[in-house]
This record gives sequence, C-alpha cells and structure tokens, in this order.
Amino acid sequence: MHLNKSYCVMKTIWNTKLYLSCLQSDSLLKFIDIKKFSTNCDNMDGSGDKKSFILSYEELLQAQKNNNVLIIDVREQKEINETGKLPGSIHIPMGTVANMLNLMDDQFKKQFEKSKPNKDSKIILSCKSGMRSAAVQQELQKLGYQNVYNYAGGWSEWENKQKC
Ligand SMILES: O=S(=O)([O-])[S-]
Repeated sequence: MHLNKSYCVMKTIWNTKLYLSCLQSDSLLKFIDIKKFSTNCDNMDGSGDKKSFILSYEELLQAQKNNNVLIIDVREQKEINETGKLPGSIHIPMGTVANMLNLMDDQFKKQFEKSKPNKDSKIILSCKSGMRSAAVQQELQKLGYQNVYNYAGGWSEWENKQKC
C-alpha cells in the first residue's frame, strides 16, 4: 500500500473509537507499512543528509541508558496492566500525550518523575507495533517537537528480543 493511501486510513480513523480497535487488528497492521508511515525528514539535522526518525531495537537499548532521552509508552492502561510498560519509559496513553506535554514543568516532574521535554529534547515513542506511536510522532512534530522518534518495533519486538 502506498503512503498516501495509508495516511488516508489513519486520518479517517484518527481520534475515533474505531481507531484503536482497527489498529489492534492484524489485518490492518499488514495493510499499513509502518516504516512508510513513520516520519523521515530531509535536512532536519542541518547536514543535508536524510535523517531517520525511526528507532531500531539497538538504538532503543542505548536510549534506555540515557537520562536525557524521554521514552513514552503510548499504549492504553489495559495493555500496560497486562505487560508492564517498556523499561525506562513513562506511560502516557496516546490520546493524552500532547496534553501532558502542556503541563507545567513541576507538575510534569511530579507526575512522571522525569523532566518535561522541551521542543529540542529527544523523545522516543513506543506502542505495541509502531502504528499508534507513529501517529503520536506526527502529532508532536506538528506541535514543533523537532526530535521525536518512533520505536517502530514496539512492545512486540521488545518482548520477542527478550526471549532470545
Ligand atoms: O498501534 S499498534 O501498532 O500498537 S497495534
């Protein structure tokens, strides 16, 4: 499926109840190419090179050791109850990420025990399989966050890698 068509699907179902139930369906996941849907930007680092905003498992492992990086698990509470959140992450369900980033610095710190990111901070988003995190990535980029990455493998990849 081509990017434009995928994007239409996301737009159509964005912010509706159908959105989450559709995204949980394997058929839709097969239908949408997450890597195409995630954002890559030209020249975002000023070097003229294409910069990828898709994060690999290996890069995630590095980021988990870095206190300056904010990792947000955007899955729903029910999913977190079942699996626990991604290690090193804070949990903010996808529908409330933008609102939480609007909290005052001290409120954010109190609630999440992490410093609130600014527009240049490195933020990594993760969900189950990369779709919802890609949608939140686009939302935050539109709000001016310059350094937002999608861990496209999500919890599914993380869990599988832990078994190896
Ligand atoms: O949205 S999802 O990739 O977590 S199923």
